[in-house]
Formats: sequence, C-alpha cells, structure tokens
Amino acid sequence: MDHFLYRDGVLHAEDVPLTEIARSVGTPAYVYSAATLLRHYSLFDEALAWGPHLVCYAVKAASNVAILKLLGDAGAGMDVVSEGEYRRARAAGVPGDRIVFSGVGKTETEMRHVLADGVRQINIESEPEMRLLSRVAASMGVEVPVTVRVNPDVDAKTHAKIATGRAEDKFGIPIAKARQVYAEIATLPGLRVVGIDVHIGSQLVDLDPFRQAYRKVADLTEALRADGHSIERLDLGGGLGIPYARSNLAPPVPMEYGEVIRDEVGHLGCEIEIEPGRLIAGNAGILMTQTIFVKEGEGRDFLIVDAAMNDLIRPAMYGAHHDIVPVREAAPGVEQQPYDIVGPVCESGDTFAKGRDMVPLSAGDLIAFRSAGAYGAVMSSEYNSRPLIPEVLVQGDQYAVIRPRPTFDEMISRDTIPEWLAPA
Ligand SMILES: Cc1ncc(COP(=O)(O)O)c(C=O)c1O
Ligand SMILES: N[C@@H](CCCC[NH3+])C(=O)O
Repeated sequence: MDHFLYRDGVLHAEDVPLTEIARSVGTPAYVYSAATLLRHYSLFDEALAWGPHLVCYAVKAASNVAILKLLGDAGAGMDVVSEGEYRRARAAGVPGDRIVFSGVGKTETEMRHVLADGVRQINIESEPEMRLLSRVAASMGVEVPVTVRVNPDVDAKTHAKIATGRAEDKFGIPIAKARQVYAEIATLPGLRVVGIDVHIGSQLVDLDPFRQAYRKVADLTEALRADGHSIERLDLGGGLGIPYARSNLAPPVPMEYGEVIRDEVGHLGCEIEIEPGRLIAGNAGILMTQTIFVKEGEGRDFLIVDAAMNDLIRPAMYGAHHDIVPVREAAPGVEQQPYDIVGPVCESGDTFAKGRDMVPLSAGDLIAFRSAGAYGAVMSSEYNSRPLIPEVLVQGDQYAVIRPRPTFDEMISRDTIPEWLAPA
C-alpha cells in the first residue's frame, strides 16, 4: 500500500496534488511520502515483535538525510556500506549504536572513522578485512562487535545482477569456511564476535530462499556456540521484494517474512536484525516527469519525457518495469494507445518502456513512474550534463524540497581547470 492516490482527478502524494509540486518545484522530481516510509518501517517492526530486534534500514535504497531522520526518529537502525552513508545516518541524528556497517570493501580510513564515532557492529566480509579491522581496532584501543557475513550458496531466484548469496558472488565468506574464520577471530585483538550476518539478494518475491539461508544460519549458530563463540545477534539482511507492476501477483508481506524468521531462527534466543531497503522506500517514492514531445515514429509513437536514464537507471540497467501513470486521471472510457517512453539522453538504452499502453498524452502532460523511491535518486548521475533532479518529501498536506536541483553553475563550477592549462 502507498499514499499516492487519485483525488479529484489528480494524483496526490498524501494530501498534496502532484500538479502543485510540479508548479512550484518543476520537473523532473522525486516525490516521497513520509506516511508510506513510516508504515513500511512499522510493518517490519511489527513482524519481528515476537522477540528482541532492530530494523536497520538499508541506507543505499534512498539516502536523503531527511528520509533517514524520519526513519531514525521512528526508532529505525541503519545499515550502511560506506563512510558517506555512515555520515548521512549520523547527520540525521542516528546514534552510532544503531548503525551496522556492511560492505565488501571497507577501507582503513572508513574503519577508523566509524570506530571513532561509534558503531553497533561491523559485518566482516573477508579474511583480509578481518585482519585489517583487528589491527585498526587494536591500534585505537577499542574492541569492535563483529559478525561474519556468510555466503550460504542459496539461489535467491532474482535478477542475476542483484543476487548476492550464490557461491559465485563476491559477497561474504563461504559458509563451509565459517567455523575456521570464527576460530581465527577469537585469537585476534580488537574484535568481539556478537553474531552472524547473511544477505542473499534483493527483490526476492519468494520466501523459500530466505528459509533455506536462515536454516543454514541456524545450524551454523549451533555449531559456533558449540565451538565456544557467543552468538547473540543474527543479522538476516534485506531483500524482500515489492510489487513493481500492479498486475503482478503480490509478493509476500513483512508479516509472512517475520514468520519465516521466527520458524527458522526464533528458537535460538538471538536478537534479530534485518536490513530492508527496497520495501521501505520503493513504493514510498515516485518520479514525476513531463512530456516534452510526442513524436510519431515508424510504426510507433515516442513519448519523449524530461526524465532520463541518468535520473532513473533501473529500466536501462536491469530491464526493470515501473508502472507509469498520468498525473491527471483520464476521463472514463478514453481508449489507451501504445507508446515507447524515452528520455532525452543520447543512448538507445534511455528507454523506460516499449509499447506501453497509456491514455493519449500531449506535450506538457505530467506522468509519474511508480515504485521509484528505492534505487532511484541514489543511482542517478549527471550524464549528458543533466544536473541531479530535486527530491521532495510530503507529509500530510505539507511538502518540502529535501534536495534542491543544483544550478548549472553549481554543477559546472565543481570542475577546475589546472593552472598549467589556464591562459598566462
Ligand atoms: C548487505 C545488504 N543489506 C541490505 C540490502 C538491502 O536490500 P533490499 O533493498 O533489497 O531490501 C542490500 C542490497 O541488496 C545489501 O547488499
Ligand atoms: N540497485 C538495485 C538493487 C541492488 C540492491 C543493493 N544490494 C535495484 O535497483 O534493484
């Protein structure tokens, strides 16, 4: 469920008509609903209410500091994968002891920063990382809580580019090697084992891979405890999928996911952490864009819009589907026609949809890409020297620009001409 609904013939974000945002902020723009973000966070929180837990929002999905503040104030922890994400979470007022640091390639600088400023735990993804972290923590005179991210070799049955838990993927330590790695950690200074971490992929619409992975984690918990390690926390990652197309079968909901967790690891008495990103932010955001031209092509009509692949790369990168709807609702009975919906960037891949049935549209009409809140703004670039587009947060009848569009001057003046190229 989200809070983007038609009212009086106009798509609203909560109580604000998108037409009003387009007038005052311009297009294209990302628009988020605070109510949807909070609701999705609470669904996970409630799904784990059977035991001690912390829902650590995966900052990578949508990392605007205002969004982090909203979720952090509601009690969320954060899962970060870089010093930049960590700093964003801290700037939003989230205390270090609610921030989990994940990621395959943490640098020494990043480690030093989070150790100095406070971190709930670091999820170790490789043996070299384990040794470096030990050296860094010991040199700072601290003992850092750690888990090891294990790779359970489970097929998440999702898009190949976003599966992370198969043996061939770069993530984590093979589960078969875990006991040996935990044994080495126990001998290293500066590290204190608190649990196990696993994350098998993103946009999972079947609970079975989660179940398989969590069962392996439960077995490992028992084995590690028998080896004398203190396993008090299980970080079970993120990955629960969302319905990108309204016509799709609905994926499982957080409550069902929570039950799978309870079935598989509930008996172990561990604190549960999860790291959902997409399900919290995905349907909480839309990308609003405007038609620049309708161009008649050979056997097809192109809807050329003012958003492009640099603003929302998911269709170009994964062939991802986003529902696309007009902001002004069509009169009943108006016949739809197919359009290729494309952006202005000089790449054929800058195509959001091919042959998509839409009501007839003209230049100046506003349309919205649904389910664009996660992995939308965060993956955007300035390709073709298109400045990053603004982000807007709506709550009830109020809205605010939470990231303004940089001016062309701001974009260009970041580049510096070296002295030796400057005219004498
Ligand atoms: C370690 C880790 N945690 C959490 C997530 C969030 O995943 P999702 O947005 O699918 O919930 C990801 C992304 O796949 C991840 O790599
Ligand atoms: N960016 C991807 C998901 C990657 C998830 C992060 N590990 C997407 O848009 O679907």
